[in-house]
Amino acid sequence: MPGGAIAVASDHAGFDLKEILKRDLQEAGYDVLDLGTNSTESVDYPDFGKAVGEAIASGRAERGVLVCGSGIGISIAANRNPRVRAVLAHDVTSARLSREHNDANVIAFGQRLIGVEVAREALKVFLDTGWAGGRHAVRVEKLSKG
Ligand SMILES: O=C(CO)[C@H](O)[C@H](O)[C@H](O)COP(=O)(O)O
Repeated sequence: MPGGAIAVASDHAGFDLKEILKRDLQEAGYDVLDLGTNSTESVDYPDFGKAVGEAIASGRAERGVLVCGSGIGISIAANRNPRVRAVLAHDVTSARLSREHNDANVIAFGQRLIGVEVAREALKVFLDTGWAGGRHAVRVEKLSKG
């Protein structure tokens, strides 16, 4: 369980799921940094992926949660920050492996593609799973080098 803040953000197409996940995080006792959006009014997903990336890179947040319609655009946006390792997860196993093997620090979901209960469980597993290190360490280091 991360001790630092969790940054959450979405575009309009991910707003409803972002709000559900945010509430789960708050109820679980996490310090949640909501970087928007704040309604279903149309906005541009790159702005929100970038905001979470900057929160991770600056240390304001230890982990990030992103939601857009498919999860694709917003995860691409976050991954443009070299300090971010964002995973687009459609299932619990991907969420777990992204932590164990990739030390992912951001998880993204597609509200239009994933069931709410799968997303809730995947987020829980993402936050509760540690990095395995070992043979994965050199690979994650290579990711950081670009
Ligand atoms: O899924 C997305 C990007 O990968 C976004 O959430 C948008 O939903 C997608 O680009 C579609 O845009 P729309 O204006 O909601 O139709």
